[in-house]
Amino acid sequence: MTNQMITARGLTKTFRAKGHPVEAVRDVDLSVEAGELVAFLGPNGAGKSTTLRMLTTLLPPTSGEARVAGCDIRLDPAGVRRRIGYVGQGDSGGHTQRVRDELHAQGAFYGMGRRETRARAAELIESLELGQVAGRQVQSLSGGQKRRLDIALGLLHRPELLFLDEPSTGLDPHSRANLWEHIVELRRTTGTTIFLTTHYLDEADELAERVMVMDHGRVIADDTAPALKQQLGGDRVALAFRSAADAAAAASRVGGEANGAVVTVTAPHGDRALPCWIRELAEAGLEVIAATHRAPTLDDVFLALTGRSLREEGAAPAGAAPDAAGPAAA
Ligand SMILES: Nc1ncnc2c1ncn2[C@@H]1O[C@H](COP(=O)(O)OP(=O)(O)OP(=O)(O)O)[C@@H](O)[C@H]1O
Repeated sequence: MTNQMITARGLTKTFRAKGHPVEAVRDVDLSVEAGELVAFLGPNGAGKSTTLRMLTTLLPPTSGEARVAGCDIRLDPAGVRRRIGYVGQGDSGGHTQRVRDELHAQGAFYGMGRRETRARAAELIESLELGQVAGRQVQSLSGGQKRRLDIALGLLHRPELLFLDEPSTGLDPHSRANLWEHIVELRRTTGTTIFLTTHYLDEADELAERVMVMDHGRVIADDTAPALKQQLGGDRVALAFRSAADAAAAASRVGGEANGAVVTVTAPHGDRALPCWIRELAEAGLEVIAATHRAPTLDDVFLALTGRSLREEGAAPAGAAPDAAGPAAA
């Protein structure tokens, strides 16, 4: 039997804003097994934080039910809170408290003994590489150091399950990569289940074992990143021609879609198909002047599901796929 860390059925949250209902989360079912690292992905306003806030008992659902770390969120919210760690979007900046003292205060908050708290704080300071700043005021830390402190605070009472709401937002690429190294290492060494939200497709793709995509309050995809990408039917190939007329003629031959003088095609082994297409098209008098090939991304998955690009934060129409930027010179 699998050990479920989170199960939710029909989870729904409707807010009222200026007298109108806002359906932030609609009938969400989800399950996370113990030890999994799951990324919750979606554009601004998709309902990710609201879902997290319901699962962490910060917000009561309008309807639906969930069990988190073995406790019912409605019947035993205190039990849920004891067993989980939660790091929200707000940062820990502005505190004059020193890093080590902040961790000690958190231990007292959880009712941990002094000796246990000190030992645990020292352990986390070391594993999250906060040793050099442990005596500094929180307000003097860099963005990456603050996020690592937030995570240490969330882990102090050794929760079985850690929720992180956009842990890497606002960090520079180096700090993001560093933070992720710590998250992955923590998971590896402690087996803590991690459920996090992110806007970054590359993070979810590379590092999460499972990706849940949310849009307009619903979970619209839930699988491993490779499986989600495989469902798209293959690689993206773009071919550029001298004219739109050539592109239109070529599109019908290769089964692609013309957009101006560029044709985009989806094919299982696009890299192998590309030289054949170039040859065939040349024989038909259609010269390919540039070509690109790339593997599908999670953004392609989102685009296929919603007609919008997540990279553009929902702003780009379906036609403006990354391919349409035009291929590089062959
Ligand atoms: N307290 C509230 N009152 C009214 N509407 C709210 C409230 N909290 C959230 N919403 C709305 O619910 C929807 C979902 O918001 P939520 O913060 O869960 O999205 P999100 O996916 O976490 O977005 P982001 O990535 O920007 O954090 C949005 O339309 C938001 O404006």
